[in-house]
Amino acid sequence: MSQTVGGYEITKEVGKGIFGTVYEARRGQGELTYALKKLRLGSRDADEVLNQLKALQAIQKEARDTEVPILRLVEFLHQDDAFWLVSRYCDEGSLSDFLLLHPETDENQNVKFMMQIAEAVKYLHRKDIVHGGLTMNNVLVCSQFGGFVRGRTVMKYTIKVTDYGIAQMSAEDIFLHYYYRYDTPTRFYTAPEVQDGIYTKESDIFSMGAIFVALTDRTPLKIGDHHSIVPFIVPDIPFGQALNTSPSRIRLSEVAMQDYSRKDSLKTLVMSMLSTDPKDRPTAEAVSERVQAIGNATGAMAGVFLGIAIAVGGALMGLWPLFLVGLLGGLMSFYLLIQG
Ligand SMILES: Nc1ncnc2c1ncn2[C@@H]1O[C@H](COP(=O)(O)OP(=O)(O)OP(=O)(O)O)[C@@H](O)[C@H]1O
Repeated sequence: MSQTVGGYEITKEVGKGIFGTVYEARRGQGELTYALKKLRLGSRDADEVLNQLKALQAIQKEARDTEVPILRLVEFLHQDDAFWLVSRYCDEGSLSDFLLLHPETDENQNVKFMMQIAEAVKYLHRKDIVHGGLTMNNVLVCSQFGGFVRGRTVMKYTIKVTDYGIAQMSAEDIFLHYYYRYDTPTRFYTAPEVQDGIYTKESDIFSMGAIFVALTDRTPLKIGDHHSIVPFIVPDIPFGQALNTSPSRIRLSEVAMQDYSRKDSLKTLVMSMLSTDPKDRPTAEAVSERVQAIGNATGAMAGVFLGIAIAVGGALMGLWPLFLVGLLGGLMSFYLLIQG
């Protein structure tokens, strides 16, 4: 017999995290699919959680008008002594699942994902919300129809950062064990200072840097029954833990993002996000600005190559208007590139 919670019919269990269990659900005759997360709060006081959820909802209402890529609550339900968080169902699952299924994702797409993640963290920090558990698992991917190319359907992928502020809602016994558990990839994203019980906005920046490394390096690791993409140095030693024990011996720039030159602007940014001392890390606002600039430059570079290809094609075929379009497009992209 299927279970119904507040009018939502649960269709299947999607997975379990430390803070609760996620179910897929439907409501009425509608086509929409929802995700229902039943929170595991431990000994935490229900009234306190209720207040925190209301505060989160108020902030989300504001975010609705600004297209910030965070997953919003449709509503939350308090039933049978449990809190259920209702949100949109993201059909592609977590970013880690997505990358395992779509290994062909290109550098352009990587930078787009980075821009969206940085935008979400910038928004949360501006609202004084520390995420508290940023990993590839808390970044979900939603797909939507993106048009047709050569008769084939093309999907457009967008990111939704989820589970912000949830870690702080749980009881301390759950919270303290969260960051260094061996049965989830979380510890690979945990900042070094968290080992000393400190978690701040700067710790979120470290975790975001670790996500960026995982995105570029794509190292898969089997944890329990699941494969996950992790930012990885040598087998089984997470960045944060390694930096906490022997910061001077770890040269992250030599082991992470090896395909990027030492001076590459993306690599320089990510390495600063992974600084051992939280004070040396950039703010979310600065990360967002710099990733945006890198994205613009990547786009402009692609424009230069496309312009050259069109101009050469036009010249070879004697189609001079096409040559001119390619030449002008290429020059314009080049101008944007040197300006950026
Ligand atoms: N809105 C959603 N749409 C689709 N899948 C979701 C949604 N929210 C969570 N999931 C999936 O449900 C599973 C459990 O998620 P949950 O957030 O509870 O744990 P986690 O993030 O994997 O681990 P932890 O909470 O311990 O960090 C994950 O596989 C996640 O990708």
